[in-house]
Amino acid sequence: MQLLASLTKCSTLGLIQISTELNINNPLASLFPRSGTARLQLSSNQKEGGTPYKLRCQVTVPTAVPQPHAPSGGRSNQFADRKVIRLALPSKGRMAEGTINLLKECQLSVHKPNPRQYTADIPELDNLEVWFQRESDVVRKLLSGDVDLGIVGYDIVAEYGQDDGDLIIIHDALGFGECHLSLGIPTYGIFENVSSVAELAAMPQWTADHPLRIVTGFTYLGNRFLKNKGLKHAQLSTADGALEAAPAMGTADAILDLVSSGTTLKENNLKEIDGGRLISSQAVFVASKRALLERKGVLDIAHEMLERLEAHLRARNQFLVTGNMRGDSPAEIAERILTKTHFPGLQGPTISPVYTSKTGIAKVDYYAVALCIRKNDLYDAVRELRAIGGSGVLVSPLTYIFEEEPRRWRELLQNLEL
Ligand SMILES: Nc1ncnc2c1ncn2[C@@H]1O[C@H](COP(=O)(O)OP(=O)(O)OP(=O)(O)O)[C@@H](O)[C@H]1O
Ligand SMILES: O=P(O)(O)OC[C@H]1O[C@H](OP(=O)(O)OP(=O)(O)O)[C@H](O)[C@@H]1O
Ligand SMILES: [Mg+2]
Repeated sequence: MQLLASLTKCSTLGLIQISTELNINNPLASLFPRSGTARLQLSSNQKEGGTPYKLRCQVTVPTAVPQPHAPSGGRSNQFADRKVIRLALPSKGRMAEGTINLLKECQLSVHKPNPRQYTADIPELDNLEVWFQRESDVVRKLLSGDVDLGIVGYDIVAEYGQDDGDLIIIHDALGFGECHLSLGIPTYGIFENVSSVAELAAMPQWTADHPLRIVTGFTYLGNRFLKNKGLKHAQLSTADGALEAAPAMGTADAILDLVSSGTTLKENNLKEIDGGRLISSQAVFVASKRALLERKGVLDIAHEMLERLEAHLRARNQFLVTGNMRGDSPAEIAERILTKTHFPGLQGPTISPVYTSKTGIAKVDYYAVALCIRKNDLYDAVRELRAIGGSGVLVSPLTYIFEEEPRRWRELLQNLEL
């Protein structure tokens, strides 16, 4: 980054708007927030009755730095002074409940003394504060250095993070909040036979004077989409909710919004078209790269949370199935399972002897077999086990499956060049 400043006379002290990646070696860096508004104190001239000065800054901004949604707080001093680690979670909406539930299932219950309080803690994790924030603010505060870790929808990371290299997604599939961001156009009128973005772009109706009007809450992703798809005569407007009403109301021609079941689109006579899907989204675990590298303890907490999340999400769709099976040896039972069923277990079936003693002498006629079975496959697995002599089948839920080091942890270390 380059920061050039010069002083010129003007009538009032002004506010300057800055949005830039500050070079922390630059002595001017501490004067300015990473982005936002900075007030300049040039009071001595005013006291002497002189004309105040305005600082004119010429700032070269790297393209990856977020501008429209840029955070307003500085990060340099506060970042270094803070010792406690901060995790930001959604304060409301459908992601809030899903986040709390998932953490609870991982034995990371969030302890919130009262519902209107925005801070909480997770007793299992030392030196960690939980802060409840609107989702967009979770991302903004990661970027400004006010929080270190967060759980939010990927759509919000993409829109408000705007490809900032400081955001690292540690777990990209937490298994709730699944939806996609898509263009929706009417099923009727001039759009009736339009079934792709290419056809939409080629419609003669859109001109510089009468562009295709699209309403959205995702302007960053929306503008990138328009550019990528060559939708030259199109213009975005914003609204906070109920976007699907806009075409029928006549306030927009199309919408760019989240779709999950597709019911809202359908009920409002709108449709998706080929090439009109921007991103798929679900809840993600995200961190500030700088916090992971520079704040003591953040990487350890991220590691523990990731291990628990990975192990729990892996276990969530599986049952532990055990059954007894008559046989001559563990190898013979293993062969029966491996050749005659579709359920080999994680690495292979676990087989242990069952000792019976009718005559006072321990004897092995049966073996206990333990298998992890996908929930959807349960009944097929029970049938197959019975068919090869299994009996007394017990089914229990699984909380965790800890494998060797999680793949995502290795990827994170690689990403951090550690
Ligand atoms: N229909 C949906 N199904 C599943 N997840 C969704 C759906 N709509 C949104 N999401 C996910 O949930 C997040 C929050 O959406 P939500 O609707 O709760 O908040 P909001 O739209 O910001 O607020 P509100 O709807 O209360 O005005 C989205 O950013 C997205 O990740
Ligand atoms: O495909 P579906 O399952 O129908 O879900 C999609 C709808 O859900 C969200 O709206 P939300 O319920 O949050 O209302 P909002 O528009 O007021 O935010 C989203 O903005 C869509 O309108
Ligand atoms: Mg909503």
